[in-house]
Amino acid sequence: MAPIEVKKICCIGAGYVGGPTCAVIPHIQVTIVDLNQARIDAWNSDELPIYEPGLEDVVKATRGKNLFFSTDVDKGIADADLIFVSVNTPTKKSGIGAGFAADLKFLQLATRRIAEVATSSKIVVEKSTVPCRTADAMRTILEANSKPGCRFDILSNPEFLAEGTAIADLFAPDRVLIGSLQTEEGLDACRALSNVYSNWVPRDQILTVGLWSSELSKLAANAMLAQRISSVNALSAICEATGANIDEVAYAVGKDTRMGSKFLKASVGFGGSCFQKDILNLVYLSESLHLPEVAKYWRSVVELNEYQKSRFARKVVDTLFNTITGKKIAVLGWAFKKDTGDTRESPAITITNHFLSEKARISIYDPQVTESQMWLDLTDYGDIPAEPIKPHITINKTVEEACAGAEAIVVCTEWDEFKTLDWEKIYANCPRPAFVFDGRLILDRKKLTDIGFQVITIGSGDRI
Ligand SMILES: NC(=O)c1ccc[n+]([C@@H]2O[C@H](COP(=O)([O-])OP(=O)(O)OC[C@H]3O[C@@H](n4cnc5c(N)ncnc54)[C@H](O)[C@@H]3O)[C@@H](O)[C@H]2O)c1
Ligand SMILES: O=c1ccn([C@@H]2O[C@H](COP(=O)(O)OP(=O)(O)O[C@H]3O[C@H](CO)[C@@H](O)[C@H](O)[C@H]3O)[C@@H](O)[C@H]2O)c(=O)[nH]1
Repeated sequence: MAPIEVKKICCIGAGYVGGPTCAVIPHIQVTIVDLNQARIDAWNSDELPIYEPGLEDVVKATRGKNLFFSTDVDKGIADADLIFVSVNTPTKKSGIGAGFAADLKFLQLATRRIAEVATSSKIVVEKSTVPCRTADAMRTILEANSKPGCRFDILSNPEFLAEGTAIADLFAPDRVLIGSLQTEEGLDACRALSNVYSNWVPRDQILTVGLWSSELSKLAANAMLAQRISSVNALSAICEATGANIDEVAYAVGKDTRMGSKFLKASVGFGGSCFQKDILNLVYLSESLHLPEVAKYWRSVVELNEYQKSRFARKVVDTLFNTITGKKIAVLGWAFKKDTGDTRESPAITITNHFLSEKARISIYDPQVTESQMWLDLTDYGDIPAEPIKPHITINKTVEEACAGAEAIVVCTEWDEFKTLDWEKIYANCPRPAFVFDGRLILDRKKLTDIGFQVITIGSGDRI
């Protein structure tokens, strides 16, 4: 049989994954489709819907040439030989598995649409992060609805990009993972997708495995990355109680080549749309498989993360003489990490909610997050009334405004610009004692202490 050549790609879902992932594919025609008109309009404009370093240049270079954005989902599907399904798979909010299981309704709707619209054979690629064996359900939906002469081969091709470094990650990935059935047709489909990636990824970095291993590897990778952060955050609490310094401990531990130095930065806790969701997904999977001890182990990674966020918020209250009621607190950083405008599961939201429950006055600054997004987060997308919160919240355009008159400055996101602020000027405008809480270990503690600040850092005792 002649190898399948992919000439046209469709990607369903123009989000944080679909957009950047497809924008880096050279030569081959790629159409990214989405039901969200505003999102597609933004992708077709000068104001892209997401902030990601390097993304604008890549999109400008390819848009209208081999890269297209459209709301015409059916045409995108009909024209393509290969379809990436890159829709959101959030944690279920109600029903069986609520709070743990992945909500696969968007994935299933997209799959059903492919079956209904396709009049020729397609390779369907799971790009979304999904529970193990989701490809089975997709195959059942596709085969039950397909037209004569149409065959569907399903591949798993999880995405490992991290926000803030997505473009660099996509151009030079540590690995590309492709899972397929080990049948002749499955392996053919796998070769076709490998050939797409081999346009820019070295062959030996394209890993081909079985479908279920591929699906599980994505959950495993995120769980193990998050587990490192929870481990280092657990140690940070011990450091604070003993006078050890978590940066020094992490450095010493990470020097062991069996361990490696990455993902050992203590913090206010991990955020982002993936880690918590994917671990809870793994917890649910473990429970469904009657493996309660395994479920408990992974659940503890999320529980420790919750503990770290509330521990940090409590430390602010304790340090400000046990009350922050009516006091101005500056929250620096709202995004879940630097170099992104994404706020999903951002620790800054949880920490601010703690401050709100203590009736503090909170001033927020973030260089990339819009005011409207902050209000969506503060009201849990309309579930919490805004009126009672409004008198307690100010959103500022500059750090200086946010910090003026603040009794505590709380760094929640590790934006580089916070390292080089005019801290002397900020200090001059703060009441005494002036407290800085460094939740990301990015500030020069000695310099700030010399200026006069009382600096409280995650993972280190009072001594410097
Ligand atoms: N965000 C990340 O950094 C990241 C990294 C790796 C993997 N993932 C995974 O990739 C998937 C997508 O994540 P994301 O962050 O891009 O989500 P997102 O919410 O930013 O984008 C998903 C898009 O899919 C669209 N969509 C939903 N159903 C649709 C349908 N039936 N037809 C057409 N469009 C539809 C939505 O309108 C939305 O624009 C998730 O499973 C996530 O876990 C995310
Ligand atoms: O040492 C560290 C590293 C990260 N973080 C925090 O952990 C969260 C997640 O960071 P990161 O993993 O860099 O960003 P994500 O975009 O969430 O990427 C993760 O989630 C994606 C979605 O599944 C995967 O594709 C990526 O491989 C995986 O790194 C952020 O709040 C970070 O501030 C720490 O606190 N300490």
